[in-house]
Amino acid sequence: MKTAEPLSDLEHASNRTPLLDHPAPPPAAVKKQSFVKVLSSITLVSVFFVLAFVLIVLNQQDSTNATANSALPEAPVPEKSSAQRSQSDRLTWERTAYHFQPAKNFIYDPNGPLFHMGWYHLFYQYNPYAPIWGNMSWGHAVSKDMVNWFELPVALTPTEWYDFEGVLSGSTTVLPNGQIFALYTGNTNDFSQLQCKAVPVNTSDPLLVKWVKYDDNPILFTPPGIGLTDYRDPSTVWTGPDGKHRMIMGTKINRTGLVLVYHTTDFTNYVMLDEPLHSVPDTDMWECVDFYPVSTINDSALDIAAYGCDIKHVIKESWEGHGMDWYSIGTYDAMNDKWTPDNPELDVGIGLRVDYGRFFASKSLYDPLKKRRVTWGYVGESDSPVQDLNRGWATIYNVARTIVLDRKTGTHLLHWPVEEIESLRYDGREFKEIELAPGSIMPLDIGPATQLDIVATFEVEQEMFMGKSDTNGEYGCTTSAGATERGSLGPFGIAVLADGTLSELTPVYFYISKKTDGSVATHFCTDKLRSSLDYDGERVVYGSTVPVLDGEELTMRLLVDHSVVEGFAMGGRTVMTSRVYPTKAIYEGAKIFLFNNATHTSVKASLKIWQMGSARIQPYPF
Ligand SMILES: OC[C@H]1O[C@@](CO)(OC[C@@]2(O[C@H]3O[C@H](CO)[C@@H](O)[C@H](O)[C@H]3O)O[C@H](CO)[C@@H](O)[C@@H]2O)[C@@H](O)[C@@H]1O
Repeated sequence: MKTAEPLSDLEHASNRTPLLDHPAPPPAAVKKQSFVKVLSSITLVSVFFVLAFVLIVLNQQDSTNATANSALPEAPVPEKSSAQRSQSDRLTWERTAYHFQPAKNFIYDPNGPLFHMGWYHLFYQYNPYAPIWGNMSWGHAVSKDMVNWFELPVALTPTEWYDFEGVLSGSTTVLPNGQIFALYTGNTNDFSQLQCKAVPVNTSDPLLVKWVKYDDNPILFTPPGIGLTDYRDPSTVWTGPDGKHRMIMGTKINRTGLVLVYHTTDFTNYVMLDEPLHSVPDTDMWECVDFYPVSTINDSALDIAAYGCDIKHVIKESWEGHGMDWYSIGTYDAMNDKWTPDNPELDVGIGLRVDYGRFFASKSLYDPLKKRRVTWGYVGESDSPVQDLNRGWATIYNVARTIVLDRKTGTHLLHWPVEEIESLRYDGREFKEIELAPGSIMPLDIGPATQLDIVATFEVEQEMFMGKSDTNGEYGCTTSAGATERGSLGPFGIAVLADGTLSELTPVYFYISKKTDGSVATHFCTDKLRSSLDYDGERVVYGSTVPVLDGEELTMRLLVDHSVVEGFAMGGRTVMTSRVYPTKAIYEGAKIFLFNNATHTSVKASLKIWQMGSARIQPYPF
């Protein structure tokens, strides 16, 4: 067992970081344990055990205190320092290495992913001319593995009166006979939203390079009672058990968000049903609605048309202007085209979010090759828009995530990075059963720390917990003061993209709160309050609760890739994506730390950490 160094000598509650003011000898870093290597030096082992013994004693002394000192400096407003890198270095570093982003300019909603002749196709809202929203077109990229991508020529651009102000979001459909078509929203020359159709010129081209718009566009005009700018993002078309083909679209009436249902017999003419599939008051405009079945009996994903017993249906909507994707699990009655949530308290837009950080406009694909459902959303920038211009690019996509029903809770979906991303892992290191006393922090000696895949398990002293009387049932990540707000049972977790002095850090952590009735809630949070010494428009704490069932250990996975950190708790029950813009914790200045800032509870952490290689994203070599 290894023991973290208690930082009882750390000062806090000062605007300057204690570590900067009082440069203490560097804490003993945990030595790396290669999976294949063993320690060869007996001397090293002896020194280690002596040190470990001293640290255990220190920790024990420390945890007998009523409240150990904070592991993390509390200063919320950092100062500039000479260790900060130049702006140009920083902007270069911010470009991600294994998240999808084109070479330059601006991407937005994922559109119409499809699988065709061995290739995954991703279309996306794209401004080919500038790193800001505008000239919305359908960019196009293909991949064999959802990790490495070839960029193709832009598939659809604004050329006609009905899409002059943008070829907006939509979907593609692959019919059983091999026919393929796209439905998209045209933003007209007077900014009304109409629905349009396009088809690939040659479906025997595996790359589907050329697309052509339908001669009789637009195929749908705004129905009466719907605002001209509240009518967009048509879905994939699917066939119900009655043989009728359906398409859905999101809209709003007053502040009620809803899903319109259309029937079609020829995939070009669509007739709207009188009743919506579902609506929820006060949830405003539903953008980019997604609708798909999930199995209640296994993790095999289902094609959009699947229907019957052992199947639930999910509605996902993107709340206009809020930047949040919401989902709800329920039952679809195809005969009446009605959907009902399993739990009205977890209805669309008021219950569960796909991701509690920066993530929006997601769109899923049923992958017939691997029989899984995969989703992408866009992860926008959160620093100054001026930096978008300076970087020459803006917005990235999350690593593709599989979606399955969490059959243990029955209430949540599990969103998890596709297995292919693991092909980029190398130099794996393992840290076993690291004891973290209350108020302790420990650097992990892993070498470079800007492209990582981290899998961690935390064991909490339960007896300690049950004995404590403090209750903080009102706790919430987003209303808390972040990782410096301390309770008996949290926060504890991993600080990524931290510099050696902790003047910049992004802690991702669990916090367990106890309610007055004795029940317990586990929170999964990301503290962005001190991620950057520079401006961040989102100097906030993200997060939400995550269900932890009896007997389950607390687990998290983090994907760190330069300016993005994706966090997955409990196998993907709660997920959070953050953009971060450190000024010092970059290049070789980036480190990671394990910490336990709880006041009374010790935590044991075990981790596997891999370096991550870079994905290949390049123009297709025609
Ligand atoms: O790219 C259009 C698609 O994006 C979606 C969801 O992300 O709608 C976003 C929306 O707003 C954008 O355009 C605004 C300018 O009109 C701009 O101010 C805003 O920052 C952008 O997000 O795009 C449409 C059309 O402009 C507007 O109604 C939306 O609020 C998706 O619904 C669109 O298909």
